[in-house]
Amino acid sequence: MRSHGALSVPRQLSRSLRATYTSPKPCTVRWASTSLRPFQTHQLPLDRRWQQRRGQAGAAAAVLEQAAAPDDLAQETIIDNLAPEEAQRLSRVRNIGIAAHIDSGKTTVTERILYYTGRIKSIHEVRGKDAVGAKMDSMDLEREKGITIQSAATYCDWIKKENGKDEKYHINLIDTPGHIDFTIEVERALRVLDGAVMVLCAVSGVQSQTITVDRQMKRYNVPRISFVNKMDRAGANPFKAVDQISHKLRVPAAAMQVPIGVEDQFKGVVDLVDMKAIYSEGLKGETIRIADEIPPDVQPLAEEKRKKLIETLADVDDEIAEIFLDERTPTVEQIKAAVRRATISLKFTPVFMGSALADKSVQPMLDGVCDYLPNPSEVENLALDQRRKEAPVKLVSYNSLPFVGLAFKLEESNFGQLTYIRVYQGSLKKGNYIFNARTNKKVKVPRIVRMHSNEMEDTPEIGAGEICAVFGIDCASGDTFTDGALGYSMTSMFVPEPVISLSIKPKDNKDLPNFSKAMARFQREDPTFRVHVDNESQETIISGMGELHLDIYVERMRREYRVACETGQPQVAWRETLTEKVPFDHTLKKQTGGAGDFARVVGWLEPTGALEKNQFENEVTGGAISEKFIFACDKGFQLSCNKGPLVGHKVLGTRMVINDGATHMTDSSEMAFKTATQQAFRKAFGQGRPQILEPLMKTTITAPTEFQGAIVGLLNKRNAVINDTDIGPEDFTVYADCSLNSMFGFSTQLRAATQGKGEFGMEFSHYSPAPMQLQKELVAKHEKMMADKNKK
Ligand SMILES: Nc1nc2c(ncn2[C@@H]2O[C@H](COP(=O)(O)OP(=O)(O)OP(=O)(O)O)[C@@H](O)[C@H]2O)c(=O)[nH]1
Repeated sequence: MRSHGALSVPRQLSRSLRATYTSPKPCTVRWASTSLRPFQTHQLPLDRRWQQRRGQAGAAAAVLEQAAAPDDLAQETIIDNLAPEEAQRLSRVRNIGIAAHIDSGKTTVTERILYYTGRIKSIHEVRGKDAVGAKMDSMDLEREKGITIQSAATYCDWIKKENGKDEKYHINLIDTPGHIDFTIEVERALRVLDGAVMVLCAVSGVQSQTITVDRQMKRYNVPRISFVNKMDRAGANPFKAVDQISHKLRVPAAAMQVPIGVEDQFKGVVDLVDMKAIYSEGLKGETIRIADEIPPDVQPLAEEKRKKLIETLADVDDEIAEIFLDERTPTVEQIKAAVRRATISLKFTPVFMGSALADKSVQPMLDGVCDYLPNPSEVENLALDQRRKEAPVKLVSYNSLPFVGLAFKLEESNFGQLTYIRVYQGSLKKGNYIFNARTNKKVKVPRIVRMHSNEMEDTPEIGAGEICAVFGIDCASGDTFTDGALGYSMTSMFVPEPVISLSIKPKDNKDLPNFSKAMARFQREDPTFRVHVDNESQETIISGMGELHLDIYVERMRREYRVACETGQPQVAWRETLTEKVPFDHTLKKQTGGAGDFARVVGWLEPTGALEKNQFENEVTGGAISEKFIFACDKGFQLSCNKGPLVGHKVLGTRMVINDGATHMTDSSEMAFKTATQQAFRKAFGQGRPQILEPLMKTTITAPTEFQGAIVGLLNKRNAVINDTDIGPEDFTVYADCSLNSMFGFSTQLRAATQGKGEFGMEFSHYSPAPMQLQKELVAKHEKMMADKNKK
């Protein structure tokens, strides 16, 4: 739950542009207002502990009280009035993520950032000849495959020249994977970061996975700057990328620079705000030379693109709009301020360009991070106050306020569980006690570290607005921690449902203990990786986001736990549901000498209306079934939903209501009610016109325009629903809903149909009824399997 303050109310010049830009949520918060009520006029009910705290830290408590006030005091005013030193500290902090399509160069860019900020002493390439690998790809598997699997956190200090002075910015940075199968890593990073650098390839521009990353950034309202990488490649065209960001992603964008030289002659850039040439020199591009003189052959392009930058800003920013209408030229300061305002309020993305591999023009992008991405106090983060009916409260990144943090990622290390925490308010100190808002448990913080990829550096304290990792805390990913006095909790991140599963077992039974240990660890670390044992086949089934996701875990099991595994064929995670309401009146009665079994359950089974969580409702009046037995009925219902009657997959969108029943004095038991409910469920479900559902995937395919016919043909064969098509001068993009089941082997066929030039990305969208014929086949196959099993 967060949004960005709009610093001014935009008056758009271009209505059409505004209409096409679909920001996920409108900005809801306005910042600094001078007409705010003075502090003392707020009188909130305070609990006793709170009053004590107020006594100890009067000013800070008043701030929090203000922050929690329903009529919301603007944060900027708090900063102005109370703690200039806190405001100063925060203004120099940036929490950013690097996210992009596969292979666009995120890790290579991050390696340069670490080198130029002095965090690492030498540069190592992804799949480089020295076989060392990039710092942020610390896992052997990542280095071998040249892909990022886990997001990695680090921090560095960037010294930026401002008005002739050196200003130090502290940057917490997370490098995320590009492959959709590891999407949870991007989700949780974006949940806790204040801004992002979206990296694009100068040749390919916006690619299928860029569209997914864009969706994720919009989901968490994360402002971004864009970096067009690989300017050294043949066919590099940064302006195509700028155009595609505006049109395909519908985020108004403009180049902040133009290149000096192209492809292998690429030397540097012209900064369109200052109108100065920036050259990267030295062995590794570590020396930045700024020249007032722009090369004459670049001058006309620079002037044209500067005009375009101002025009685009005029469309999204009031102040520039006015200057533009008056036919005046905005000053450098006015342009910079407008870019910052528009970026932070999610109306614009400034586009930088360079080549990480060729060590060119990465530092100006780092300056852009400091200039245009928000500091922690400029992002509104909300928590829900449990003591006040979950009323939203603003968190203020002050060290002096009570602590609130979010555990966003868990990782097993040699020293125990490592919990990554974003501190939103207050500070986290080694040796202090903190409370888990979900479990209400108090835990001591034994050790705090700052992460530098797989290395860690101990620190006694972490301030508000920062990211750290903590040892020895037992919690789940997404848990909120507070100092105990505040009843706050924060919303967690979006966890997509796994869509693919396969059976797995160790080749050798002696490896079972290690196998179980690995499964437990992987599940704890990754909420999109699930494990369960199928009751009938007794097989262990793992589920995840795609074949690569599961393959990587099988491989990690072999490498990290020395367990070689056998796996079954990947299976789609089908779901079952019913479509009609069915009443039931079912009695379980068994008399086999001695105590018998008796339970009668009456009620109905019905669709919930949406394909959402299953629901159990107790409408029994007059005590026909006691509470204890109702609990057993609920359990029976949940068990039935875990394994549907049609093909043994999970049930979705089904409600069971029990409104009557009967109990026997001696023969009724919890077991009898549980079994009676399961039997009633099975019978009623079969009569409620049940259906098998299949996962539909939001699929994006990009390829050169000449292959459009071939790709549409491939999609038609798969009964895909084409939702939209974007045709550019050279390539086109198709947006379609495809059933996951029909997409097995698609990458090979796409490669064959497009001479290897097409690419696609998939993201789970929703469940939808599978074609009738397929449903029949699946049911027949399941029945045969059950019959074979019974024969044995
Ligand atoms: N020509 C050229 N190649 C580059 C540049 N930056 C990165 N590469 C190459 O592109 C490939 C992918 O780079 P990575 O940094 O691993 O990309 P990534 O986006 O982190 O990859 P994933 O995390 O696996 O999605 C590597 O072979 C890099 O050497 C660049 O500026 N120019």
